[in-house]
Amino acid sequence: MGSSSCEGAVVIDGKAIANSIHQEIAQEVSYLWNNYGRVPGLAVVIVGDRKDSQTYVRMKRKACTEVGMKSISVDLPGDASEETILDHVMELNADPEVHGILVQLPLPKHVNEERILNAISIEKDVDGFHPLNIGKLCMKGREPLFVPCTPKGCIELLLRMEIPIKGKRAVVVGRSNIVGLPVAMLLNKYDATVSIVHSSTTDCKSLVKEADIVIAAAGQAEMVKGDWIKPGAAVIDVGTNYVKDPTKKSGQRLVGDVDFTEAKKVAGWITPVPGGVGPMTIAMLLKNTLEGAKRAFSQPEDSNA
Ligand SMILES: Nc1nc2c(c(=O)[nH]1)N[C@@H](CN(C=O)c1ccc(C(=O)N[C@@H](CCC(=O)O)C(=O)O)cc1)CN2
Repeated sequence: MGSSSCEGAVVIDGKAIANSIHQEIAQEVSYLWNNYGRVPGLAVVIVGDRKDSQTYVRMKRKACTEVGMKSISVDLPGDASEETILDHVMELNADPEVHGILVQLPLPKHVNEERILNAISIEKDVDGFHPLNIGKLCMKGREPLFVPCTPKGCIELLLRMEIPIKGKRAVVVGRSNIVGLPVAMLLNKYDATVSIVHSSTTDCKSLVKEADIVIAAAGQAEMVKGDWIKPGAAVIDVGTNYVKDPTKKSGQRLVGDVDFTEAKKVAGWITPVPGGVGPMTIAMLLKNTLEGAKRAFSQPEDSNA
């Protein structure tokens, strides 16, 4: 389970791996209900009606109820003020039935994203974007309460596929706050030797070609070509780019940041898009919420304990 290979690389089935994680989580939720009479609660806040964000939020809420967690929805209009969003975050911070708070990104342009993310209680920061959680991710010997979901999903795929990380050369393509930077920090915690390449890097190709592990998170459709890949490398594709495709009913098709057809011939392992890292993002969100709830349930001062 979790992979297939006809020719070339082993294709990592992120959807199957995510499904088995959902089952593991559902069992733990049921244990919590039977022993504590409580279930983890996840609040997902969305501001505006971006189609992609609506889709991701729907998927998160559905997954949350499917594993037996409580889903709390806050849907705000696109012109909601920063103060209104902050008021909702404060209310969720104080709610003992909420163990995880996620504000879907990106937020509308008039909202100061940093101010909103900083307001989320670090104990409920299931996205792991609070500066204290990110700061600890960057420090030796410090453990954040939560690790961002997509980076955590990338590592979980490597671990479950038994792909070695320690002592390996890893190259992260892209340096976003959501994926590139935290995944680089996480790989470093797992003792890989990590480089980050970005828009100002002069020769991305030759750096990527040295990597045993490639994490492609540049946000550019099929940017990483087959001849960039070292034979046998593990290629984890985080990209979600919609490209025009007149053969599809919708007129578009989802592709990653890696040229899958080419790279599959060279790599040792590769994730597809869709069906690779995307489903793991949601599985890790559930995992973070479960961890947050377990921490809360084990605290004597927790008002519902
Ligand atoms: N607050 C956050 N906002 C955003 C995050 C995040 O981690 N926290 N990440 C991204 C988008 N994202 C989750 O929100 C996300 C992206 C993709 C998928 C996914 O399962 N994709 C499927 C394909 C779905 C489709 O057909 O469109 C796949 O790859 O198989 C899940 C979550 C931005 N915002």
